[in-house]
Amino acid sequence: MEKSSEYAKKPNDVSLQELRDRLAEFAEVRGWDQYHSPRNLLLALVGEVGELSEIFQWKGEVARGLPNWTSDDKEHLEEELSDVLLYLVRLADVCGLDLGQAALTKIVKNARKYPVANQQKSSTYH
Ligand SMILES: Nc1ccn([C@H]2C[C@H](O)[C@@H](COP(=O)(O)OP(=O)(O)OP(=O)(O)O)O2)c(=O)n1
Repeated sequence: MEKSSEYAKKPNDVSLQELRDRLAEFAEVRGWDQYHSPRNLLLALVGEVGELSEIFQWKGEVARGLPNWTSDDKEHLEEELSDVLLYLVRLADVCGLDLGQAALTKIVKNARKYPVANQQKSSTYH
């Protein structure tokens, strides 16, 4: 049984594994698992990235922390960011990948590709 209010109140140490399991359950109990193919999830993900982009569209540069945004605007942003995250986590899951481990590995690769010493000497920002 789903306990959305209980999950909504959990503290900020949510793991990718928990999201993965919650999404699997969400799809399973609705009979939607069959539709959660890698391609469908990728398209859904791209659609949500589009919705996320719409929030920033035509606003010009936005200050960090979103100081002038209303709470409704911020809530909308939270929702669209979450949709992107959730489809991404689900996509990785149905592909049989460990997204958290993959991301940690990628951070290590990034650090090797962009060493701190080079960053300080170089005027190029990637
Ligand atoms: N087949 C589906 C449909 C939805 N979801 C979940 C993942 C997303 O977090 C959210 C997406 O729901 P909607 O398609 O209703 O998209 P929005 O919430 O963005 O609504 P709208 O497009 O009306 O703004 O629901 C899912 O897992 N599988």
